[in-house]
Amino acid sequence: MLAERAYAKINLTLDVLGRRPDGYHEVDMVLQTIDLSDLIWLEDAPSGVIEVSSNAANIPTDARNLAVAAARALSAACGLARGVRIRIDKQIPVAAGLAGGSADAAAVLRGLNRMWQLGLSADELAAIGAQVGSDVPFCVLGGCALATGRGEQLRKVDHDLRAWVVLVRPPVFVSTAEVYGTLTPDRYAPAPASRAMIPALLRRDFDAVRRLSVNGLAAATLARYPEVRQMWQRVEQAAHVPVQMSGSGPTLYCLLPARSMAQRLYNALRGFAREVYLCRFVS
Ligand SMILES: C[C@](O)(CO)[C@H](O)COP(=O)(O)OP(=O)(O)OC[C@H]1O[C@@H](n2ccc(N)nc2=O)[C@H](O)[C@@H]1O
Ligand SMILES: Nc1ncnc2c1ncn2[C@@H]1O[C@H](COP(=O)(O)OP(=O)(O)OP(=O)(O)O)[C@@H](O)[C@H]1O
Repeated sequence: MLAERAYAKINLTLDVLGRRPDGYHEVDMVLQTIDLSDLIWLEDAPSGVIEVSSNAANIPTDARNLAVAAARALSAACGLARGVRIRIDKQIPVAAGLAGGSADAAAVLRGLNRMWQLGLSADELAAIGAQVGSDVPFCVLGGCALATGRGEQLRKVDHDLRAWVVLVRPPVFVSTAEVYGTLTPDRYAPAPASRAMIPALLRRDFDAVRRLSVNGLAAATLARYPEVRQMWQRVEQAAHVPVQMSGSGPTLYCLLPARSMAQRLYNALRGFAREVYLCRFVS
């Protein structure tokens, strides 16, 4: 039996540059790991079958589960046909823009690489992860990175800015495919915000990082889900600091420079939102 942590991410930036012939969108985004995580347990299954179970009732327990898809992709890439029992202790909210499923998939890749003694490098695992989902390669590497292409091309951003993150998850489930599907060319960014965001991270300029955070999917999500728009306004009024959305949403976040400030905001938001989380950057 082996355990592996699966960390969530937030998008510090997300710029959509255009639509590709393969139906995906060309993106430019700065992704940051945060210390909100699922715990993945892996155990050999003599049956030879890949099985998954979870404390969360709202995720699939068949081949549609990204953890199963990852185990299958890894087996196929290595020409193996081994079984594994995967248990997902879920803490990351589902369909929330925090890459929960992708994080689980990445943890399965890292964990099975150890358990099956495959000796694959992180880059090799990330390439297999790209077959499972666009966010999986980043989740394999973790930390902070610039992600381009459809999100699978990564360049590490080695910063040591410490920041606290207060997350609020409005009570709706958002489909990533649907949000990308409603994007119109007027939402495409002429120049990616990562160009200014990365230097700001490297010089540990907290105020600039917070000011520069953007999300090119936010307008599409807000237009489609009025609950998210409403929550955004309420959080803005309570926080007195900029609010941003992660991924395709609906999770909103505020960045704070100190734990005491983050704790105060967390307490305030708990007054009107059911799902609030207090976390920090993980490097
Ligand atoms: C919104 C983000 O989470 C931001 O980090 C990612 O861009 C989405 O990553 P993901 O959920 O791993 O996405 P995938 O599972 O690869 O794709 C789901 C669907 O989103 C759309 N999609 C995704 C990524 C991308 N660069 N362009 C897209 O248009 C496609 O319709 C795709 O069918
Ligand atoms: N292991 C998993 N954990 C969570 N959701 C999963 C998992 N496997 C499959 N799914 C399905 O994937 C969909 C997206 O869930 P997920 O939590 O990964 O969304 P997300 O955080 O918005 O992802 P992303 O930020 O990568 O777009 C849900 O409909 C869910 O049923």
